[in-house]
Amino acid sequence: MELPMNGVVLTGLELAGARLNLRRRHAHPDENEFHYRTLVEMIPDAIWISREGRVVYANPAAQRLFGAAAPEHLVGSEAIARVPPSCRHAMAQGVFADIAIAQRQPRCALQLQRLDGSLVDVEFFGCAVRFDDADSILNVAHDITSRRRHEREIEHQATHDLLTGLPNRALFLDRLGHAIRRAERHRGRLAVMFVDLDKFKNVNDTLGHAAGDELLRAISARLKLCVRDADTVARLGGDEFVLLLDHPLGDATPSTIAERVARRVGEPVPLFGHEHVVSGSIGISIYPDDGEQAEALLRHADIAMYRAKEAGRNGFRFFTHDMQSRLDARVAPEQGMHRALQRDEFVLHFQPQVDLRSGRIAGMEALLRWQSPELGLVQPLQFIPVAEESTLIDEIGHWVLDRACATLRAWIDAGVPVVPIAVNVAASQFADQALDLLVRATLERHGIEPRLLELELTESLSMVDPEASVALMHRLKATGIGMSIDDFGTGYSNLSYLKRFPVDKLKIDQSFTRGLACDPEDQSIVTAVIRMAHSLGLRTIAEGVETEGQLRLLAGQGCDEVQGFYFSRPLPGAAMVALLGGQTCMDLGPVVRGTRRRTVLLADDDPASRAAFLRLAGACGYHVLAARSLDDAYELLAGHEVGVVLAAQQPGGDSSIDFFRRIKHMHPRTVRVLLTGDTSPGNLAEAINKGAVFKFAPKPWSDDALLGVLASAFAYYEHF
Ligand SMILES: Nc1nc2c(ncn2[C@@H]2O[C@H](COP(=O)(O)O[C@H]3[C@@H](O)[C@H](n4cnc5c(=O)[nH]c(N)nc54)O[C@@H]3COP(=O)(O)O)[C@@H](O)[C@H]2O)c(=O)[nH]1
Repeated sequence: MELPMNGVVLTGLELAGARLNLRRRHAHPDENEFHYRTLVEMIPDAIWISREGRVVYANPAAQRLFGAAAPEHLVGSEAIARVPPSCRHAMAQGVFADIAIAQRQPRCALQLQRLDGSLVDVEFFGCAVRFDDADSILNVAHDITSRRRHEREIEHQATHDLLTGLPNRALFLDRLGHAIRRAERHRGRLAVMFVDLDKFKNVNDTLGHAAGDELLRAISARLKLCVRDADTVARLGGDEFVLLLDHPLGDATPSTIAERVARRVGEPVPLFGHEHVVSGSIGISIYPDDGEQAEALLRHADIAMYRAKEAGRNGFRFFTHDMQSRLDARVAPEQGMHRALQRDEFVLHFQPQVDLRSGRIAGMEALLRWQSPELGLVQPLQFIPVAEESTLIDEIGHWVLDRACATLRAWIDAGVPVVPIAVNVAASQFADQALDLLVRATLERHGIEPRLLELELTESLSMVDPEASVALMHRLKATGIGMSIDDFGTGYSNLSYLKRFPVDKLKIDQSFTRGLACDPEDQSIVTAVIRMAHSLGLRTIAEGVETEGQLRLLAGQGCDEVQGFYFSRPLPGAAMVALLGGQTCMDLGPVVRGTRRRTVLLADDDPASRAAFLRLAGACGYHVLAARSLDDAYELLAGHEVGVVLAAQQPGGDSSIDFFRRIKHMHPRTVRVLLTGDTSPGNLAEAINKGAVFKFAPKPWSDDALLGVLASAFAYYEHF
């Protein structure tokens, strides 16, 4: 047997790299034969020798490689049968032709066929040898199945998306490039379809990333069902998918496929026990009309997708060259805002909202500013409208909501006496039916009580789809937050819906406030809005209050709260903290001077309570009288026009009840408030029956609660 060897090294394919027809010079021929056979049979690589197309020898490794019962079972079989048809040409050309020409002993990677028909990857070497004194072919194969599997895995990872298993951007562009060349040759057409899920970020934010991943997997499976096997569905990243429709014709026009995609994407997806509905915005570009290069077609489909989003989402648009020009004009400011979000250049300012009865800061509105390194402090009217034209407003809106709650958390932790914060909600944010989940998740993330958050919704946005708005508002209300209708009076809302909106407040638009002092029509509108709100059980807040006159008129109409430069411009966080920490009430002097003075009388024999009450109510603009005894209280009532009287209930006695019974006859308009340590139903019922008490306040009291009681008692006094 003549085998290739160099006399020393005979491992694996190195055997195949040895020189041919070498013999050990000094050994006996039989001894050589024995050694060589032993070596060949021990070698882990498959070796078989063929002659005239038939196998004449196979070693045990070949038996294992081909799955034969014994090496002899391979002998006599057709050698080429072990090479699958797809590799025969390469083998014949690459291996035998080379050997015949140059004795170069090349290697090649190919697949061999096992006896059971399965394929095995090998590195193959073949060359001409003398065997049994006849010209033969030596075949050596090294099993590289596991290496190839590993290589294929690496290749797959580099070209596919890990989460969905779909081709990634690189593979998509590669396939698109090939498809373009094919289409070029055959004058064909193809379509690129960009699919972006609407509001996908909300799913991650509200239901968590595991739910987001599940949704993406479900959508990718559905997209594959929308196209033919020859087409490609890829995921570019995030919630962006792209489809390559090769030669779309007949029933499969891009429009019909886009409709199919929109329908499939919109079917409910079960996510951890709940059905979730998403929609997709789709942009389409066509080869060759919209571009002749892969990158251009993809970019144009992306632009068209943005137009679909702007047009209200959940639809599709074909690219037009006009879209490109509009985009160019808009891209600069949009890019600036993108960067602003990334670089954290947005800041919130805060404007106090003042209770008109007590002067207390009852809330604050969070107002966005852009602290641009290049442009300085940019006001929202300069960038919010641009953001509203794109999806950026949603990201910005999320940022504002998150930052408002984070700010409250920081202030609470620092011991600042916080008040509810009002956040503006843009129309497109409100179009997202999962807004309630986002709000809930944000509150929870920062550990904020829902009563400390208010959403300002504009009248027009709530009317886009009134039924859906009502449903969403109820879900928002159920979270425990407050809600107001902003810019009230500027839209054309259907008033019958207003009573179905579970809002707490109407915010009178500043255009009406501006005209209050000089325009009778504005005055009538403000009066009507305040009356209507009150009759629906809603509070009112007027924005844009700048002058004493406006303040006095609003107070006279019974407006509940005001916001405007008269009290304070929007303030940076630190200044707002100082305002909240430094004083509980704003100066309502002109209101008090211009309207009736609010006189309150406290009858309490406890000097500490009297002193605390004088401080609290005095600081809020009330004219405060304090009596040590009920006899003193009668004297004071006789000498002043007292709107509200508070009397502390004595333990075990009902002298204060008797006091109230008497003054009910002597001063019927004066509102009576009982301060009591016994708030049991029995005691309160007796006080009502005997003393005609209007309200109760617990004693000891909390400042906020007592000021609230005072405000509503005076509202009653002034109304009747
Ligand atoms: N979607 C979001 N919109 C926002 C956000 N932050 C602000 N905005 C909206 O931008 C518009 C302009 O806001 P801004 O320049 O901050 O103006 C507010 C106040 O500064 C201004 N104001 C308050 N008092 C007075 C006053 O006495 N005079 C006067 N001329 N202007 C005053 O009014 C604006 C408050 O508006 P409103 O929200 O309607 O209460 C404005 O439409 C903002 O809504 C945001 O985060 N998201």
